[in-house]
Amino acid sequence: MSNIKIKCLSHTPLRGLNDPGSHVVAEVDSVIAKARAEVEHFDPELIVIFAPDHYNGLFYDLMPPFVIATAADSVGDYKTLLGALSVPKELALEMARFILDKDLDIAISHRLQVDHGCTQTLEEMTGSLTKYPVIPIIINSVAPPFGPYRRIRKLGEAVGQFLAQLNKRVLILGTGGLSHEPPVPLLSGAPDDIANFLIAGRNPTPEARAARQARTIAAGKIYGTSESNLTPLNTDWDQYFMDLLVQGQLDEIDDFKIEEISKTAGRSTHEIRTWVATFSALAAVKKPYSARQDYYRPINEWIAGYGVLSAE
Ligand SMILES: O=C(O)CCC(=O)/C=C/C=C(\O)C(=O)O
Ligand SMILES: [Fe+2]
Repeated sequence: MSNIKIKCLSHTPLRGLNDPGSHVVAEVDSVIAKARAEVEHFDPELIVIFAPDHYNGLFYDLMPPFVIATAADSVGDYKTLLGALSVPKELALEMARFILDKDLDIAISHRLQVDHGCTQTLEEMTGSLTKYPVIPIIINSVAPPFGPYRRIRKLGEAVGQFLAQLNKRVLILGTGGLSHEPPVPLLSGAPDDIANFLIAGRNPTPEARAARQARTIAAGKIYGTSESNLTPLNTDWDQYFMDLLVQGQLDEIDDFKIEEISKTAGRSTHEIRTWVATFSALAAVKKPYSARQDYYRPINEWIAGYGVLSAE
């Protein structure tokens, strides 16, 4: 039987680009340092990371609900490291076969580009893209339409069942959320240039990437004020959701209403799908699990309801 520990963390493109006050940065730094020390002590033999993509690796020319990578390269956006992750190819393929055998249609990529939505948390938890073998599983959380939350639970359960039989120390990471709405464009109603980008905008020029980054920084400067037309953070919703996970009430997530969450907590709140998969994987192996909330703070400068949960 494997020994499985999990951590779910928010991420933000604006770390180091539009920081809150230094006491908040120091507080988050210390939460992350503690989490990283726990990871080092656990010394995982394998990491599985459930992550979103923000139109860097996955586009509407072929947008899978879930994809497992047997090889992955970081695009190095928003101050993250550039380069290859250490993905154990055969094990990733075995996991994909196992998931397919559970009647879940997961896509496979033998060369996936991943962005800060995957690598920021990996770097924060391990200091590197390559320190431990890592299997990235990207869950579409940004490009509607989305499948129901109950499918994410099933995906997580299948991954948990696969990991249980490996007899390894496994760390599962979920990254993204909580409530937030950064300026990620929508395909519906988009002008041609934006639509073309969302459909097939891989490998943008440095100028195009810089323009995207500048737009996000500008949005962060006014987020949560009356000048911003983006859905603001919702601390009540964040706490409600984290409590469900910590208390093991995962059944309630099956009924989550996608449109309602977008309206009340922001369109990118659906990155919590990665947390749902992570906790579902653990619950498939250990019930009841033991979970705790390590941190929460709404941080407008980072466009993030910023939370950290751990469980085992
Ligand atoms: O860079 C872009 O084109 C759009 C902005 C973007 O990708 C923002 C990402 C934001 C997050 O990762 C987030 O807030 O979770
Ligand atoms: Fe994100």
